[in-house]
Amino acid sequence: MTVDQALDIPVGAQPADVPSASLEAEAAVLGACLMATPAYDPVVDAMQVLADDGDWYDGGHETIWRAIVSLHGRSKPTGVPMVEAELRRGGSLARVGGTLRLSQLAAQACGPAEATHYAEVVHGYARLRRYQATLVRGMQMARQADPGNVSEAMAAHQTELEHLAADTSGGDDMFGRLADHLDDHLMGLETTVEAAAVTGLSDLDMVLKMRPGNVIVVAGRPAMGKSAATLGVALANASSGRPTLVHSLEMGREEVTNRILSSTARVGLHHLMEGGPAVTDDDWSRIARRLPDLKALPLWLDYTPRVTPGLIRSRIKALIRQTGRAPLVIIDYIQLMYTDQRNNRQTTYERVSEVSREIKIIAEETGAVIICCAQLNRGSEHREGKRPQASDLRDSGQLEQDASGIILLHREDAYDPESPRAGESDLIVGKNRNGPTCTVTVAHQFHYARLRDMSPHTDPDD
Ligand SMILES: Nc1ncnc2c1ncn2[C@@H]1O[C@H](COP(=O)(O)OP(=O)(O)OP(=O)(O)O)[C@@H](O)[C@H]1O
Repeated sequence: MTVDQALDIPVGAQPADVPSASLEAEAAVLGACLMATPAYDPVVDAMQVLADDGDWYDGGHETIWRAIVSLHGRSKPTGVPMVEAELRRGGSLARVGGTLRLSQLAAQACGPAEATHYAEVVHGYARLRRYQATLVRGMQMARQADPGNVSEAMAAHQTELEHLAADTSGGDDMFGRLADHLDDHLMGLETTVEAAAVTGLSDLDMVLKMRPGNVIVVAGRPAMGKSAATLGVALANASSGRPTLVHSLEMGREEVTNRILSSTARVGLHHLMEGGPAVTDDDWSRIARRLPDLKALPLWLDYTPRVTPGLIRSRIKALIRQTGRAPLVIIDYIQLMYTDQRNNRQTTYERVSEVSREIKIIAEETGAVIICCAQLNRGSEHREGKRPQASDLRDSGQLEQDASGIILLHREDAYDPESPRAGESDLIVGKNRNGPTCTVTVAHQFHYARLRDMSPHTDPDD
């Protein structure tokens, strides 16, 4: 059985009539690079398409390509004599077939205008082989999957497929001259940019303009109000008609639903948690008044206990298919997430860092805004005034780096119930890529599981 050198998968496992490489196309591209002239340089064209390592089926071709790229990077010519000398220096000339092989490749060169086309053929086959390898791995995962958690195996496989599908090499519009996009950009400036998500807290919405692809971290010491704050954001955002998804890793369905009812209908949370006669007639009629609006909300809740980036990606994609819009996603809280690949040897720091990087990639890929709750370490408690800072983020400095915005929750009455500022919560905007850093003060009403603007509300029922 032969083995694909780039991917280490058994080629013999594929039907014989399905080619998994074109050695002719590989030779045509390399040959063109070996015949480059000062007037036409196919190396640049080929490099646009073949940015990935491992696109070459033939290992010798890969080695020759690396020598060409290395010479090109040093502004040296890439003709046969130079490439031969480069390979000899690296001790790999004999392994690729010697000078004779380089001359044969030069003789197979495609025309100058065809280098991009043949490079695309080489890259296309490489993608096809990666796709085949992913399916083989998917089958292995399916065989070993835990029947109690098939969704997890599916999400991991789906993540691999989506990484593969999001091919960023080649002639897409990720690369280009400033002038190519300037006119479109200026036309775009004539339209007011609508925030991708809203918090419902008016002063905060003024400073924190959430854009598609942003990751916002809402952090605080335990019981500061992270869940109350972010569930409030979810309700406000969904009430504005924007699809919203909450991953609640800490609270179950009952508690989250009670908090939603309490906060929207202004019914004491302790009444709902107790149930039975504790829920008064007045509570029931308040809930009944809010019910039609609540039922109409584009709000999805996920209580899956083992949440991974792969699961979040697949939920976002499903909501985009269903609603046509990238949702706001809330994760309560990030330190409880797992990575897609089970790795028991990973430290908490490594796990949270990896999850943070993945979340940022998912937000950018899908255009979703992702708000992550995060726990802070005890750093602030040794500080005068006990005010938290972004550097208190527990378990990962990566979170601080990846976030476009960081909101730190602080309230004086958590430390001093007699404080003159009892009932107030400070939302310290400690990092803000799209606006200023500042502190927004709101009122907390934890008996209704919510935060509110300090200014009076016009709705008498509110
Ligand atoms: N029924 C209730 N009545 C009044 N206050 C409550 C009630 N239930 C919870 N609280 C308070 O609400 C505050 C905020 O709780 P919340 O769960 O939003 O905080 P958190 O920062 O997410 O906490 P954690 O990090 O522990 O999950 C806490 O101080 C909690 O004691």
